[in-house]
Amino acid sequence: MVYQILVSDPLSEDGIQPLRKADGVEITIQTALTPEQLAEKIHEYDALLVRSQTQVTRDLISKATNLKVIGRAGVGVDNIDLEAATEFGVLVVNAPDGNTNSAAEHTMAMIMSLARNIPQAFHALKHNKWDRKSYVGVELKNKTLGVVGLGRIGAEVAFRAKGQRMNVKAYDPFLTEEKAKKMGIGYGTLEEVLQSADFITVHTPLLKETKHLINQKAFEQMKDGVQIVNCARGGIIDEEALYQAIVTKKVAGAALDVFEEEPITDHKLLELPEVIATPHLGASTKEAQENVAIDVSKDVVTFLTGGLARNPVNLPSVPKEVMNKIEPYFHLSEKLGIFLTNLTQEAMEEVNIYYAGDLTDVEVSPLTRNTVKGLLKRHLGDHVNDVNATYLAEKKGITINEHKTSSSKGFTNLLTVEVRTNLGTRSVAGTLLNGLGARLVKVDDYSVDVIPEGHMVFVRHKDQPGAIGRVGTLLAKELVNIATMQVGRSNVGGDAIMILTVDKHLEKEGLEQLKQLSDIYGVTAIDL
Ligand SMILES: NC(=O)c1ccc[n+]([C@@H]2O[C@H](COP(=O)([O-])OP(=O)(O)OC[C@H]3O[C@@H](n4cnc5c(N)ncnc54)[C@H](O)[C@@H]3O)[C@@H](O)[C@H]2O)c1
Ligand SMILES: O=C(O)CC[C@@H](O)C(=O)O
Repeated sequence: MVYQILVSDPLSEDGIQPLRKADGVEITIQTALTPEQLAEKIHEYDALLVRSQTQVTRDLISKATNLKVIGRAGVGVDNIDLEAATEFGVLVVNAPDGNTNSAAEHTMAMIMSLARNIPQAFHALKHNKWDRKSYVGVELKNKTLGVVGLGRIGAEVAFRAKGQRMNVKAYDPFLTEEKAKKMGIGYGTLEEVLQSADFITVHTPLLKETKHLINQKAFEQMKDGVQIVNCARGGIIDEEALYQAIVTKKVAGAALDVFEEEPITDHKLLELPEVIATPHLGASTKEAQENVAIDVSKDVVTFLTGGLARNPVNLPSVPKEVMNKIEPYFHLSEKLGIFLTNLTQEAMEEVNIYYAGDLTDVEVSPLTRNTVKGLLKRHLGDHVNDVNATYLAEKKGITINEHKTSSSKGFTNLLTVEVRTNLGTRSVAGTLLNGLGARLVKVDDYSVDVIPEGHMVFVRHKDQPGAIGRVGTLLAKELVNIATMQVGRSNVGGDAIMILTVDKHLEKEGLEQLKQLSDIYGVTAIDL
């Protein structure tokens, strides 16, 4: 059998050597196909290799009847419809490490260019203007760099900025004060980082949670004259809000490598003299392109020839016999993870997963990975899967413990997930009721009975007459229909919780208003 591999974006020739050398594969390189041409011939291929240009849509995947694996030579997989790939049984692999260094170096180049107006001054000189007055810059030394997202690239940028004698202050949902101390950097909430920084650089993935993370409200929190850098993904910064912040002189300059829509040449931000930009060049070095192409080529060949991929993005790899026994619990375990991560605002330090009842007789490690996936997805996005979840958690310094226990509290099976942070422990428990499906049966010390599904609102409140009514009235005003409601309390007049399932997602404004009601201690919207 000869596997057919299509390379549809420009990849480093040295990098694709593992493909050229492999037995039983044939490569076609066609980097100028229109989407229509690609859709027409995709059924001929077993593997597709892309960078960020090719849009691997649901429509394309549905036509790819022979496709087994998609290789993304780079980190971000936002040009690939992961859900469709999973649905059609196509493995997606990426190369998460190969371009970290280049992206960090590009970010530093952007910060320095911004500080010293290098692109603007060069442009003037090219147009025969010897202008020294207009391009007085600022030093980086002793300035504060705010790093939003301290993953692979953010951490490398922080390290380099320290070399420039900058003070670095970072925010990342997985960053603890202890870890920041070890790295020799400051630690703060997003608001604290935004308030204290002279330069702000974002390094998060683009997720539902990070879309427009830097918006008008965020700009208002920043120092006057702040400078902004985005070498991560367009859309993390709200471009319209950035434009207004520059025009009103709140922001003194911005360096952008990425845009909400790409490719783009005609953009009002590009007309502002305070904005410098590059056309998504963060990973465009000889070294990075070679690294990512090698990594992804090796993974594609390994997978096509029956091996296990090193960097799978979407598919679980669980032996069939094990899968048959535990499959019914998969839905429950991931939902418990998602529910709990929404209750946990601080960095997780330890996760304990307790299996009781029938669950003590089965191999539960796939369920542990699936629960951890639920816990991490909110902040790490769709590249967390059942294969890499525990590995990613460990890399974030989170200890995962799996326990089998005899204490099933009267249920035939019970799965309890407990997260420890520096503020204490939060936990949820769920069970699979025979014939009735999954149930959430405990949140912290409160017993409940809720189907873990759909949109929810979790409220912590004081057990007082009227508290429930006020919540109901406000949701009605927001046109959010309540489907079910569960109340739990510690003692009469003491602390209590409400779990409401609602017909649509509760938007930020509604959430804020709920928080203002009397006797309400906290409100979280959870989408399962
Ligand atoms: N410009 C380029 O060419 C280029 C090259 C490589 C990577 N990238 C992009 O850079 C970004 C970072 O890549 P990476 O390899 O460092 O990823 P990573 O997964 O290692 O790090 C991302 C970090 O963001 C954090 N995060 C998630 N939500 C957050 C939030 N709301 N606030 C603060 N932090 C949050 C995560 O906890 C994680 O630590 C990605 O968007 C990637 O696609 C761009
Ligand atoms: O392919 C590229 O050059 C962009 C890659 C980069 O954005 C990534 O997410 O890895």
